[in-house]
Amino acid sequence: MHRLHAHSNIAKELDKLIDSIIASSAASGVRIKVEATIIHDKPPRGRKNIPDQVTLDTIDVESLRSAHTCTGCAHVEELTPGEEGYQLPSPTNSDSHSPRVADGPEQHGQYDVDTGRSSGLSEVPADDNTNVSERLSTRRRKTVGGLSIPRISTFPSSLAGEAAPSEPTTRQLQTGHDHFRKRRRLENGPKLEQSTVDKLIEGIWKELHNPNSLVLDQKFPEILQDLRGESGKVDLGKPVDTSSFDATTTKCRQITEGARTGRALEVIMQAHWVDSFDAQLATLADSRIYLKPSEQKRATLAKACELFKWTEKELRNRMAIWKGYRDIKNAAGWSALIFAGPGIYRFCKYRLGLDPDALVKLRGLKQRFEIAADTLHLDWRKLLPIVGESAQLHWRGHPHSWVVSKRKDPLPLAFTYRQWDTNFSFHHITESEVDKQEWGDKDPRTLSQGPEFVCELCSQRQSAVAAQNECVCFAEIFGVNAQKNIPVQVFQTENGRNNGVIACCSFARGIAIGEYVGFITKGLANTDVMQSQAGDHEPYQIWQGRCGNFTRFINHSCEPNCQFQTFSWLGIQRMLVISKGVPASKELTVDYSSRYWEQLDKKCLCGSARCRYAHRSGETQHTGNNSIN
Ligand SMILES: C[S@@+](CC[C@H](N)C(=O)[O-])C[C@H]1O[C@@H](n2cnc3c(N)ncnc32)[C@H](O)[C@@H]1O
Repeated sequence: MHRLHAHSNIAKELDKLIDSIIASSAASGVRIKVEATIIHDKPPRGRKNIPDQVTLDTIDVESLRSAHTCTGCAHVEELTPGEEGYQLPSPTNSDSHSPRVADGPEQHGQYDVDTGRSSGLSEVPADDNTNVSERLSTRRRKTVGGLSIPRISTFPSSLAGEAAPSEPTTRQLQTGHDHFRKRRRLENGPKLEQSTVDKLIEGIWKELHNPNSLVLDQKFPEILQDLRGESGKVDLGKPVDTSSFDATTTKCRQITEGARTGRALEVIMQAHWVDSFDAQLATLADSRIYLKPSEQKRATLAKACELFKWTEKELRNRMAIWKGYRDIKNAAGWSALIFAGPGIYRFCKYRLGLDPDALVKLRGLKQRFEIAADTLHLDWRKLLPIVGESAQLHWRGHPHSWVVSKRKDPLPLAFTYRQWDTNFSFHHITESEVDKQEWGDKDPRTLSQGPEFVCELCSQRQSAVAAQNECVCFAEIFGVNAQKNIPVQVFQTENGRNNGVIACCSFARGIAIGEYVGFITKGLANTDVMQSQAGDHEPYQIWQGRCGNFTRFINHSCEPNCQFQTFSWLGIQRMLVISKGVPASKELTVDYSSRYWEQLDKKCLCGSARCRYAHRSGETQHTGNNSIN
């Protein structure tokens, strides 16, 4: 589909150019040379036969003057490779082979969970009322020497009748580029600079969502045993064998993981020591009342210097940093310290932005950090007994079984639906499940049976085996380097939309945030489903009422910061949520499409100044009817 759109866009631009030349009466003797330049993001591999620049054709505008008015000669058959006029496949967008969304300004219609306000309102909304088939049906023109546009034969029949939906209704979320207006890139637009505390917070979220950030089964004792040798003493004459690359890599990993956990222990211990120092001063104040506070402090410092074997200056310098750790711990909890990573040292050394506002911000994140830590790192609290805290987990289950909010304690997910469905349950899955009753053993998303799979975007080979996979499109969610834990949380909105999804970290434009997974079925009505179709196969629905992932909770905005897009991975069509540029702490939103809203008698509460459905008289409350009962 991407190729077809690229072709049709080029043809449209070319047509416009030809029209304007003819209209200006300048056609005489004017010819248009059509060239393509291949731009490589990376040094090209295995494309020796493809030149960097190709002249596609030369169009004699004069000869088009008469053809222009002749509608009867508008159709030619699709050309095959080798035939005259056949063109090289187009890349998916003008400057890259990577699967990026349409260019344009960033940060539209974003709901800030901290302020509870929507922001960023400068673009006209996508014209979803335009009949999709009209927009896609770029007819192939018989132009003398012009570009040939492949006929769009795989146009989904479910979309073709979009203008007149049949009963019973299904609120269908729509996918693909076609529903989103192409946007211009903001070359010199304002850039959002994160404050230092925001950088610290983003670092904590990243480490919390990194499955390897805390490894307690360290191999330190064995490594030390290696160094000690058999005699139990350091054996200087017998170096450890480092000749094997694999063994060295494993040892390096073990030491790196161990050191990371050691650093986490170091930071919590140092924060705890500051508390202990203050407690000691308080004890002295009670027991040695004859000493002035400054003398009590000096005595305590002297005692500490003796035990640490440091000078007072060294100790005071370190204490200044450790106090920062303690303040962060008091505001955001132990998990913030354990998952802060190395940035926390610099942050506290220079006291970068740890002002009252920053502390308020950190305080608001304490429970959210702990939910992520408890549900993603079952071992993390095992570090806490060293500072006198319990190792018991507090928040159990899936990270998205908890709904966070600004003003209240986190709530169990089911609790937030109790007013509509007292038996609400949700099964968190990572892969879609096919409804066997409807589809038998067939997966309606299948585009290719394999065994070889070629990416539709980059034309490189896709494979589940890392060494054989050449496709890096959306590598953040497909393939061996896929991110396991996506840094998002389900949160309670404050304006009647019930739950939504908040980005803990920023998501760059074009990044896949997640796959829209659910129950692959068909024939559902009067409920929310994602309607799609693989090639010209039978359409299918993805239903997330009782099972799915966080994408189930993404709300609609008329100026969304994400969009749906299909992508084929290993021959199966997937539905992705792609970022249009989402800053940390903003709500993720998509445009559900006009068709969806036409089926729903309800006000849109997206808060955008360009909202298409804000002025309806329909119900404003969340109905919770996005499930089958
Ligand atoms: C896929 S769910 C999204 C998650 C939902 N808010 C929840 O708590 O389950 C879609 C439903 O959310 C609500 N919703 C989403 N976006 C909305 C918006 N912009 N205005 C009003 N309601 C919205 C509607 O009730 C809609 O049927």
